Amino acid sequence: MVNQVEVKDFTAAFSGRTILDHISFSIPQSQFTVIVGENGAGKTTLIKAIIQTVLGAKRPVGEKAKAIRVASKYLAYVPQFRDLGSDYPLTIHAFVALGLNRGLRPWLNKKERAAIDLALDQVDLADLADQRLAAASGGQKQRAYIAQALVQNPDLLILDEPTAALDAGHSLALVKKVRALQEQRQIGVLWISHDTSWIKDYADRYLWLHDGQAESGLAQDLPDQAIHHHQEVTNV
Ligand SMILES: Nc1ncnc2c1ncn2[C@@H]1O[C@H](COP(=O)(O)OP(=O)(O)OP(=O)(O)O)[C@@H](O)[C@H]1O
Repeated sequence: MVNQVEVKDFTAAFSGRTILDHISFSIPQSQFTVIVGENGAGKTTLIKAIIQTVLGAKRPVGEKAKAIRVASKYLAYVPQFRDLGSDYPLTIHAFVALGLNRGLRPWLNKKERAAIDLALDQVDLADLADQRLAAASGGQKQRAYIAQALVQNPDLLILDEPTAALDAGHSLALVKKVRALQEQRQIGVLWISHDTSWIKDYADRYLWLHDGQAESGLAQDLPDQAIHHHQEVTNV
């Protein structure tokens, strides 16, 4: 099987401080992979480097990047934070449509409508499509962000802590939702998470960043140290 992501000997350092130190790992096609590691371990730095590889963008000087290869025609990214004011005017449907690349053309064609309907359906928002996004709950907003990322049929979906603002019940519901659509669409998912409680049950693989190193493997083999660390943090 061709790997979807291959990282060989990748280093990221900022102001002389090495964050990722010659790391190597690979992720096979169509896997649900969770990236774990304590604050500052380099999770966001790594996904930024992966995104930049796909976009062909220039990297910050701190990153040495020949080392990254990504087999992806279309990558979608759901960032951790969004600043949506309570007066944000768009409906959920219109917000999801923004994910389409249709230039200045104001109308939606049949294919685009179908893509929006499928995405809304897969995140359980079909019934709320005409509601304003600003009036949606935290969990509904997250699902709208994911639907917006899905409309262009990505083969790789990257999510940066999508459950950070959700309670335990809604977090698990979102995990299950994304797991289901990942299986339906047969796409790769890279999910940054501080909560490790669900990984063995719902993910295929883990990638653990610690002390500048990367360890990866099957989700069921997630090392205890990676789990314990996060439980300590949650209990504080
Ligand atoms: N552009 C940059 N310039 C300087 N330092 C940076 C830059 N980007 C990241 N860093 C530093 O690199 C380290 C890793 O940051 P990164 O955001 O990748 O960690 P993380 O694992 O995503 O953390 P968190 O869980 O807190 O989001 C941090 O110490 C951060 O301050």
